[in-house]
Amino acid sequence: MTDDPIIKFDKVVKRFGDLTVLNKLDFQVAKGEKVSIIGPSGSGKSTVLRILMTLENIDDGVVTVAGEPLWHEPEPDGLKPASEAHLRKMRAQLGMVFQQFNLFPHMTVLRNITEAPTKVLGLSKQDARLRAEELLELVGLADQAQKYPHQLSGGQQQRVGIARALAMRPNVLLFDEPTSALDPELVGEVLNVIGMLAEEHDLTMLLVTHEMRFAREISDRVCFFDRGKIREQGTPEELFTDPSEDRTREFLKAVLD
Ligand SMILES: Nc1ncnc2c1ncn2[C@@H]1O[C@H](COP(=O)(O)OP(=O)(O)OP(=O)(O)O)[C@@H](O)[C@H]1O
Repeated sequence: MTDDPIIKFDKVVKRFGDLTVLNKLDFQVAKGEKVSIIGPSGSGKSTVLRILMTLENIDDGVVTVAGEPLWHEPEPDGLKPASEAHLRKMRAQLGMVFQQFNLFPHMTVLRNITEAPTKVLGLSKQDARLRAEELLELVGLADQAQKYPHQLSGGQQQRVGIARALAMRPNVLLFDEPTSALDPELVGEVLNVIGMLAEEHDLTMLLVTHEMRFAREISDRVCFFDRGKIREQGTPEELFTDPSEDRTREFLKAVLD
């Protein structure tokens, strides 16, 4: 881990109509850091990830990824809104694992993983296949390559979702409540895979989660979001055992009891 921020939100404002979801948010993630975002429903956690995936635009402020503005392009007298080509280039640095898996239902597991590397990165079919097979091995699904998503359990589908995101070799992996759509008995297998990635790989990881115990285990830093801002942040130890803000304490009491 280095101190260079790979992700930086600088006074970012995001509104939906009259609702201000991000309120001059300042937020940074260092290269290699594993950061969890926790907080009440509607506090803007998923919006942060959706902005990074270029699924939502911003209303004010600047987001940079690896030192380059995400939603803007520099021009001599300042920044102008980014072109589609710029967004595409920037988006390639990030991978996302969605709450609802979002696999292509009509494609096999293997094809779900090889599709973007061949179409977007221009990998040969053979190289994409080798990469997919390695990743399926990594997430414990080497024997499921020829199945279709509906033939898999939710936990297996989510592990394919993780393999698919990794196949693009992103610099940053984003997880949006990756276990919240799963039956309780399937949560563990997905958390195990994410935990293994956090421990054994130099990836930068940003995780929105309701799994407090997991956030505590895998994170270098935990951020408590409240009404579109970081109310408090620190190491898991600091935040979970000795929060300094009443609001954090109330939230943790409500979710941990
Ligand atoms: N496309 C949209 N149009 C209008 N409002 C939206 C849109 N997307 C999100 N919102 C609203 O913005 C607020 C923040 O949403 P966001 O999904 O970031 O919250 P969250 O902290 O991730 O919540 P949760 O834990 O429930 O997923 C919510 O009030 C939500 O209803």
